[in-house]
Amino acid sequence: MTSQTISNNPTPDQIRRAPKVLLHDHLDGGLRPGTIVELARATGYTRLPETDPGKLGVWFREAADSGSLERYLETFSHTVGVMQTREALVRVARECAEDLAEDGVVYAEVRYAPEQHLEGGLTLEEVVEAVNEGFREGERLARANGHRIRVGALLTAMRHAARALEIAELANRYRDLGVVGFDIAGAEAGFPPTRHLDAFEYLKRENNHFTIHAGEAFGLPSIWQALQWCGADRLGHGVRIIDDIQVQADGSVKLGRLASYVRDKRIPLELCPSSNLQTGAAESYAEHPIGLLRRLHFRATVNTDNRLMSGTSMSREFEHLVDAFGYSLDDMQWFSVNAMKSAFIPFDERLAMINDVIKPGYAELKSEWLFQQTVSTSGSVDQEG
Ligand SMILES: O=c1[nH]cnc2c1ncn2[C@H]1C[C@H](O)[C@@H](CO)O1
Ligand SMILES: [Zn+2]
Repeated sequence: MTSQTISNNPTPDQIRRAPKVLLHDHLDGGLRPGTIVELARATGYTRLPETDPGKLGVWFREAADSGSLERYLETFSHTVGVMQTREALVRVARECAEDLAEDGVVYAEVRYAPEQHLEGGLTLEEVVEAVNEGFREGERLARANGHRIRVGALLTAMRHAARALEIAELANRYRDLGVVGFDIAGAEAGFPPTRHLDAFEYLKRENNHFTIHAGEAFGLPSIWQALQWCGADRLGHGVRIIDDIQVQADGSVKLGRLASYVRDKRIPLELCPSSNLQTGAAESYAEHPIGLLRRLHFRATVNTDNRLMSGTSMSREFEHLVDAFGYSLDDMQWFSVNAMKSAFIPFDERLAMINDVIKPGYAELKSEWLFQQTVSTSGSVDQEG
């Protein structure tokens, strides 16, 4: 007799092969340490804290492990520092697409702030074109290696600066040319999203899409502003929505008005578990609000935020969640479909990704057990009676 005795939890290898969708990943937070060292040498950047790639990778993880978003963000001076030339941007973007594809990501929206890459004399347009070129090269190389991936860019404006409208206009100009939307990032406390209302209103008039980092280092007021004043399509993190959800002693759950709105309107939450542990937004994977948010059927998605600073990947994020919550391939599919539904590309493309790439990918993985030869079929059956 054959039965499904195999554990319901996916193995690390299955997690890696499962089609994954990534909505929240920073280009300047995902460089390979070896690339940083080489680019520093090539561009004359002398401020790296370590020049051995292994040690540099550890340095980023430890420095980002600070418990504060502000100190976490300080580590970006070194990655941004080596991303000031066209060649560097093309390379970093190409490697980003290749690394994500290698990890089983089939669709990614990768963000960066063009205004941070002008120190070498590039224009905003040259920055965007270099990154787009890198993504296209990375997609081609990935395909040559047997991986299919599509990467769209999100242009980020820094919330402490005053260039949001200009960057929103840039995002609009490069729409359908590799840029799929807009974002604001940077320190949250003291820099509410309403500072950049003009940019959001402009994008809405243009029927364009945007997400806002909100509810990461600052709580409900930031989420409320992002949604009700700025009109964000998605929330970058949004993890602090948990502050508006009460779990009673008997296990029943009560949602406040804002949490209800977020769930009822299917507002996508770009959750980034490892990053939250480092900035102090969550205590442990097991205590991360994603467990409850998934149970309550919020539009929750799983993301990396900064692969370098967190020493992570999409697969690793899922490995942590499988360990913490016992997630199955069905849960992984649920998160992946949620993310694909929430992407900023056209509806027909999202649907085709879900029906023709994601679901068949999970179906194949889920049916593997049927073909595993765990029982010997070569012996004879005892005949009785
Ligand atoms: O998790 C984050 N919260 C707020 N800002 C962030 C986070 N991760 C990266 N950033 C900032 C630093 C980068 O230089 C910038 C653009 O990617 O976005
Ligand atoms: Zn982020």
